[in-house]
Amino acid sequence: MPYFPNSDNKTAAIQLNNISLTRGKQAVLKQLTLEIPAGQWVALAGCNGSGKSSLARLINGLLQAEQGEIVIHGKRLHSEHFFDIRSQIGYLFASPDDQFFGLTVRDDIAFGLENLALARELIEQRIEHYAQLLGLIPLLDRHPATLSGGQKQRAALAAVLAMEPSILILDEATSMLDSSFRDDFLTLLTQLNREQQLTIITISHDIKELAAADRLIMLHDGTVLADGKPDVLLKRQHLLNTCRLEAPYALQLCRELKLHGIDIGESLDEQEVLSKLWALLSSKSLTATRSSR
Ligand SMILES: Nc1ncnc2c1ncn2[C@@H]1O[C@H](COP(=O)(O)OP(=O)(O)OP(=O)(O)O)[C@@H](O)[C@H]1O
Repeated sequence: MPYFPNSDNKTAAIQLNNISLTRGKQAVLKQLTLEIPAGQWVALAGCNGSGKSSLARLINGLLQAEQGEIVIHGKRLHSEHFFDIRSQIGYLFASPDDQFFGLTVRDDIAFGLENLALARELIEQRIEHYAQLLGLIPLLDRHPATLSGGQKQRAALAAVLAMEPSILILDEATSMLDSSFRDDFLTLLTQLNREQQLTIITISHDIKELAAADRLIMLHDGTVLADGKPDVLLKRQHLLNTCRLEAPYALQLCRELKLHGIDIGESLDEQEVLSKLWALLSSKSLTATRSSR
């Protein structure tokens, strides 16, 4: 069975055509037009209230725009296909507490699969596979309420991934994970994206998470402020300022070194910065570089 039976790489996974959304009395999204190809990993950034979660909820059908059209894998979301389309979109919130239905982690992963009417044997295989992938085997028979915040988030993610969606939306979903699990989690997302062509949207204020995506869309006041490669946009200080993001550590280091007369260019990659510094030190040109200024 193909991993994502309803996706292909020729049709865009998500198209937003001229979307406007008002919440309360506020215009939250303003005539937004975007296309996300199947298999792309998009990070959404923006300061608080810029419209990121509203956009994610629109794509997942939890909200409906008053203007414009959303098309998922070539089909209009708000159509007779609504429930079929929604079943292909996995959505994980920042707070996992609202996402549990079962009395154990195992029941919880099984819940969505039973709704898909999958054979018992396949359900058991998926529980085993995704519990293994997310380090949940020892926790499978625990009540979700007894888990720590990070464990709950991993359990919620396992339940979402077990449904094998073609689009995965993570709305600040890694905020409760400790740094080691966050790194593992980014590695897992990279693997799912590269190997299974899973289309991913991650909403985050974390620079490492933003930098890991193929594409970064920065929202401001309900419009697209910037759309491009993370390693290009994350070097632009005015964009970082508008989105209230701290410059990546490697970039801060490069800029600090430049102030002290050591110009190794700009990079977001700590390893690359260290290698360049090491090369400079090894060639003994560091002293020369400094004294010549
Ligand atoms: N239920 C609601 N009723 C009225 N206004 C709302 C509602 N939910 C969100 N808003 C408003 O919509 C705007 C966009 O909110 P949204 O949650 O999409 O922003 P965000 O970029 O995800 O912010 P954050 O980084 O804080 O999560 C905000 O001004 C918010 O106050």
